[in-house]
Amino acid sequence: MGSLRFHELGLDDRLLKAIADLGWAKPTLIQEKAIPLAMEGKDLLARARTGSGKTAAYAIPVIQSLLQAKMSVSEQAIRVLILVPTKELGQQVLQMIRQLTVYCARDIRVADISGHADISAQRPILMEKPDIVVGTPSRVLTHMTQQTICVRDTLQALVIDEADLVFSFGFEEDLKNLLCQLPKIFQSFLMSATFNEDVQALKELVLHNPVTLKLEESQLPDSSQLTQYQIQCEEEDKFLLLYTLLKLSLIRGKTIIFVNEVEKSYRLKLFLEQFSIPACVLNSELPVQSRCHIISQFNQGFYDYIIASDEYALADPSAKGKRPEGKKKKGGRGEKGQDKEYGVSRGIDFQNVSTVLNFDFPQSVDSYIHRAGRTARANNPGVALTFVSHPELPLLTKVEEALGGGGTEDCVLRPYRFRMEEVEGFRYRCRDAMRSVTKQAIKEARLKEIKEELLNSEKLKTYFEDNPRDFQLLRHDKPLHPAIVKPHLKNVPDYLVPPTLRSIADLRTGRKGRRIGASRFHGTKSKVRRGQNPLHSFKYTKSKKQ
Ligand SMILES: Nc1ncnc2c1ncn2[C@@H]1O[C@H](COP(=O)(O)OP(=O)(O)OP(=O)(O)O)[C@@H](O)[C@H]1O
Repeated sequence: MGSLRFHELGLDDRLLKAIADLGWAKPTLIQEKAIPLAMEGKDLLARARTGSGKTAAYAIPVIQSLLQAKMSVSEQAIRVLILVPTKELGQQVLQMIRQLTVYCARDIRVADISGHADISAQRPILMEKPDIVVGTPSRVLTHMTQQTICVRDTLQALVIDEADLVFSFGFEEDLKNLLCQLPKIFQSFLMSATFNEDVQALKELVLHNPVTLKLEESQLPDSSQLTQYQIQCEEEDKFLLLYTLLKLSLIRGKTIIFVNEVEKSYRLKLFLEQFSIPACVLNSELPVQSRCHIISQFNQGFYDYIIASDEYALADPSAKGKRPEGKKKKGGRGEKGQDKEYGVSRGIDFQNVSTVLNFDFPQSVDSYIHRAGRTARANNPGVALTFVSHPELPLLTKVEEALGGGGTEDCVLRPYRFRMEEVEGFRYRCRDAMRSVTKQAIKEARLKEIKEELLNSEKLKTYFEDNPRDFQLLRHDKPLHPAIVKPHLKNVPDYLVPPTLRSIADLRTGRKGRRIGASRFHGTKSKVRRGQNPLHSFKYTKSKKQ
């Protein structure tokens, strides 16, 4: 956190009131540094770690300068463009700006054009000339080509959020073409959690004599806020571990389970649903309305578990070309119907996530950082727990080196050990459950889910706007293969619970009944405080296996 207070930054009262409503006591460090410089009209290149409040660091000065401009010009025009790499992020930026402009909504209008499939449906929105337009570069460019966006005489500011990503994946050409449509003078902001060649290239393309804010802080929050663990195990053991951690409540609160492939997300969902553990999948095949609805419901506390796949390993330079760009079909969909403008490990503000669990090891250091950054956001605590199979060990070494650890004494990702042999009793039921998750079952579940979500997303577009009560009832974590759900596996028999875990597990049994009733199905927020997290209080014991 910074040392200044918001009211010391010379902001409009309406903005200050909105910030107070958000409950923000002070600017974060990046906000404290960026807002005054931006208000002086400087171009900014800002790097600050994930979850440090970069969105408001540009949104607040942008809104402030619009409010000032509006005092002297009354003509409505698009004055700010915010470019984002994914549709999810577009929605989120829109929401943040709406929250910040809640007391000046009549003066400042904002529209997000990244999420809607239908370009023609956006024309009327753009005809209104919202002051701020949020969109992906390709969508903004399409509108520029069709002259539904023309900012040559009006643009005051250009923001590129998650700048490295905007430049790296197929947006480069779009961006260059887009820049040709802009006036000579405007203020620019490049925001990124990571600095790489792409950000450098973008800096040269967009910024004029910028101030570079590269906060001298680690890329992730320190260990007092974010605790990082790893468990080394065989691939098959990952399922057993996941079962144990969830069923015995060694993990509590909202959890994002990351995998590397869409197929795996369904494998895990089907595995868990046999034990009556409901979870939502989140992947690039789902329609954007469903994706945004899942994230929003998760943030409201409807679900405890999301299984997310970040199959494009977005921030990995070596993954360039893996995205199905160039092969895209109408509507920006890739070869297998995957959305090129999808992203969950980058920029999305999943709120109050207590644990990020890397079931598959992320494919790059940046990817690790961005996944881990979905927890311990703002000032909240969090845990990142990573399963590491033998072939994934070299990646672990890379992450350790990049995050400044080294050697076993001093590792950043502390080993989370327990006696694997103690949970052997669960192996049989896990194997049994894994056997039911055949390739065919996964294929069917995947198809079923997409069909259902396409229907949902049609409804999400119109029906639910008129029927908000039904909107709340729409859930995305229903079993996909009820035939394989095994009711007798719902409970864990006492004799199978390892003695060393019994006290924690007992705790879980008592609380969980209440929690299922209260939290999961009635949508209350489940937030776990540090002291209550068994991952922290759990004592290491020497594992024979490791
Ligand atoms: N001054 C503040 N005080 C408290 N919370 C804040 C403050 N500013 C922002 N936040 C909250 O911090 C969270 C993270 O903010 P934001 O999404 O802007 O982070 P970010 O730096 O853009 O992260 P990422 O790099 O992952 O996109 C949000 O929930 C936001 O509401």
